[in-house]
This record gives sequence, C-alpha cells and structure tokens, in this order.
Amino acid sequence: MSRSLVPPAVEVAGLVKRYGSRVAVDGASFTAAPGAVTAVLGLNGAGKTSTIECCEGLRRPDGGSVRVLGRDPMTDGAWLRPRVGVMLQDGGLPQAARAGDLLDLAAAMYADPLDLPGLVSTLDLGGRLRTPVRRLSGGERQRLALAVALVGRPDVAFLDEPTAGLDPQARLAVWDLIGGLRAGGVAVVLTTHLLDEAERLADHVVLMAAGRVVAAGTPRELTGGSDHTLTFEAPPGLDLGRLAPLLSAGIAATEVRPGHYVVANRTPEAHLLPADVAATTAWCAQLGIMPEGLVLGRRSLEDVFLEIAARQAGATEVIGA
Ligand SMILES: Nc1ncnc2c1ncn2[C@@H]1O[C@H](COP(=O)(O)OP(=O)(O)OP(=O)(O)O)[C@@H](O)[C@H]1O
Repeated sequence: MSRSLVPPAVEVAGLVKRYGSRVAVDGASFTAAPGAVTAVLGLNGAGKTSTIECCEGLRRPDGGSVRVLGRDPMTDGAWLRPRVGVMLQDGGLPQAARAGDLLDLAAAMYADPLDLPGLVSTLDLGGRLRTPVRRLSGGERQRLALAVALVGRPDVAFLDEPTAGLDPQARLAVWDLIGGLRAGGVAVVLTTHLLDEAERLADHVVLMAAGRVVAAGTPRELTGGSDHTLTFEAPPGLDLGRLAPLLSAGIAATEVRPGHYVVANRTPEAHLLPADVAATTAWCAQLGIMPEGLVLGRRSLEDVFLEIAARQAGATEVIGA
C-alpha cells in the first residue's frame, strides 16, 4: 500500500490549546504514519509539547480534534494505553523507585513486553538497575524513561526530546532504537531541537511556530533536495532592497538574524545560479563590505528552520523579480 493509502496512526486537525488567555496551539494540523518517524520541530514555546500532550490524552484540546489509531485520546484512554508509548519531557518517573523495579513493573503491565535484558543492554542501563531514579544522571533518567515508554511494544510512540542531554554514544544508541521501531511498523512521533537529528531520523517533519504548523514534508521536500544556499556574516541592517534587483526571479535574500544573511531560492521553481553568487558578492563590494564566512552549500534543515523562524519574526527579506 502506498503511504497515502495507509490510514494515519496520528491525526491532528485544527488543534487549539489554550492556557488561560495564552494560545499555545493555534489550529495545528498534521498526520503521522505507521512505520515512519515524524519529527515535530519548533523554537521554545512553539507549542510542540502541548500538541504532543493532547495526543497523549494528558491535556484536553480546546478546539479541533486529535485521533490516535483512530480513537480519541481523551475518551478512549483505556483502549489506547497498551498501544501507545509515552516519554515525557521531564521523564515523569517516580524519584524514589529503583530503575530495575520500574522497568519490571512497566513490563508486567503488558501482555507481550520486549525482552528486558536486551532493552537494558541497548540503552546501557545494566549497571544502574538498583539505583533510585533520583540518583540517576540526567542522561540515565532519559534512557530509563525511553525504556519504560517502549517496553510494551507500542504501535505509536510519543517521544518528547528523546535525546536531550545524551552523550554522543547514547544518542547513537537511541537513534538505532528509533530506527528499529520504525522498521517494526511503529509510528514514532518525536520532538527535538536537534535539526541534524531530525534530518537524519525523520521521514516527515512538522515545523511549528507560534502554535501553528508553518511547514511540513519530508526533509528532502523541505530543503528542496539539492538546492544551494549562500550564507555570510556582515554588519547588521544592510539595505537588502538594493540587492533584490540583482537577483534572479524567486531568489530571496534574508537577514535571518542580525548580521547573518542567507541568499537562497524561495520557490521550488527557482534555483540559486552562479550569477546570484556573483551579484551578492558584487553588492558587498559596492558597499565596501567583506562578507565573512561566505559559504555556498546545500541547504540543510537548519537553514530552512532559521529562514522560516526569521520570516515569522518579521525579518527583512527581499526577493528577486
Ligand atoms: N501549563 C501551562 N500553563 C500555562 N502556559 C503554558 C503551560 N504549558 C505551556 N504553556 C505555554 O504555552 C506555550 C507553548 O508551550 P509548549 O511547552 O507547548 O511549547 P514547546 O514548543 O514544547 O516549547 P519547548 O521547546 O520550550 O519545550 C508557551 O508559551 C508556554 O509558556
């Protein structure tokens, strides 16, 4: 079956979540497929955790709808619990319990739990099973929370920043584990601030800003595949209006943050040309400016993220006509 014919494991439609007068999620919509990793990205406060918590049935939406495996998490919690694995951002584990007891307890709640010794070894928790949660390091707690979320062989796994604070070796182990879940048909929905992680792991990326989904697609779709991008540092506040007429149609110049400039295509039909690179450096020369750290590279998810975040924040942008 093609991806479009497989019913989504998670369906968020027009979700609204408010805390008092603060709108945390403002009409967000996206889907997550089985056997795929969906990464929800966004700046601090973009509404990622609120969205995921509505999917987990931990928060009641104020508008829109959420379906997980076709069910409403608020009313079908009992049906969903054995089928959904949840790793909360703060771990959410009882501080006094020993790591091993927690894992045994979690495993005992499921009909067909994962092989515990295997999971413990993958997440390198072997030496810490007799240690109470409060004495575990941040990274160990993180790995334990992941083990608890996955031990029941869930069909859907919600992982809020699963690799935050992990050392590089532990991060690779978690990436492998997530890759294994995907291969086993699990719908993995994760949040992360690590864009290289999203680029490497995610089949589908959902980019949130101010409670809304501002871009979604495969990493390749979002980065425009092999499109080039030109970045450089220069004094902040340069008059980009004088660069616009020199650029080809659909090529945008943006000051993504003060003093950090990006020249790249703004539409899929446009492509950065050698003439655009020449025009940009000539414009710098006209201004008597040396563009520091001038790099012509392939556009990364981080570039896309910064460009969209800058646009949302009202950064200066001009587009060649
Ligand atoms: N319990 C709460 N009470 C009041 N406001 C909240 C609460 N939880 C979140 N918010 C606010 O809602 C907005 C969205 O927060 P949320 O935690 O969903 O964002 P996030 O994208 O997960 O952020 P981060 O990357 O920092 O974890 C923020 O402005 C936050 O301050």
